[in-house]
Amino acid sequence: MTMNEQTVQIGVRRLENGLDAELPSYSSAGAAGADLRASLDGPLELAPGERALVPTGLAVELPDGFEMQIRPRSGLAVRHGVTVLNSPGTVDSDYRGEVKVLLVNLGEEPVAIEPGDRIAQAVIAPVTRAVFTLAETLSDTTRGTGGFGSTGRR
Ligand SMILES: O=c1ccn([C@H]2C[C@H](O)[C@@H](COP(=O)(O)OP(=O)(O)OP(=O)(O)O)O2)c(=O)[nH]1
Ligand SMILES: [Mg+2]
Repeated sequence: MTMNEQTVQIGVRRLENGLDAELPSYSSAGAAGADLRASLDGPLELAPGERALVPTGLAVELPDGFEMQIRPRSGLAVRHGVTVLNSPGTVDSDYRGEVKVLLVNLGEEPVAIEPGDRIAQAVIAPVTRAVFTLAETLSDTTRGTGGFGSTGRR
């Protein structure tokens, strides 16, 4: 472990539909995301354009001040056009339900998700919460109200 590496401990519960489910796991020494696996009884076929909320069989207890982001795996995306529809999915620290992955098949062929397939990756990130306060005016800037490609125009 290097000096800057931080870890947090996250309790994971196996649910009834995930009694053999593997815990999320990092596939390399420096991986940012821990792979999440499909907890399924059999293959799940995703037709082109179809989406499915795929169970992981797991529930987690995130520490206060952290979230779990559910992100796509690039391999699935480049090979099959399968991605996470609501990417990055947000798992709140007070959520105790099953972690699920909303996959969508944006490819042109049906794709079969097999039990135990690594379908997404979970990145644990610190959360900054805001105190939103009503303001009459906002400070001036060079950008001002320009956005949505404004800096690319001449
Ligand atoms: O990809 C996801 C996204 C969400 N969730 C779970 C955990 C999260 O804490 C909860 C709510 O998610 P979100 O806030 O994105 O959904 P919402 O539509 O705002 O529902 P809610 O009203 O329950 O917050 O659903 C997942 O398991 N996977
Ligand atoms: Mg919400």
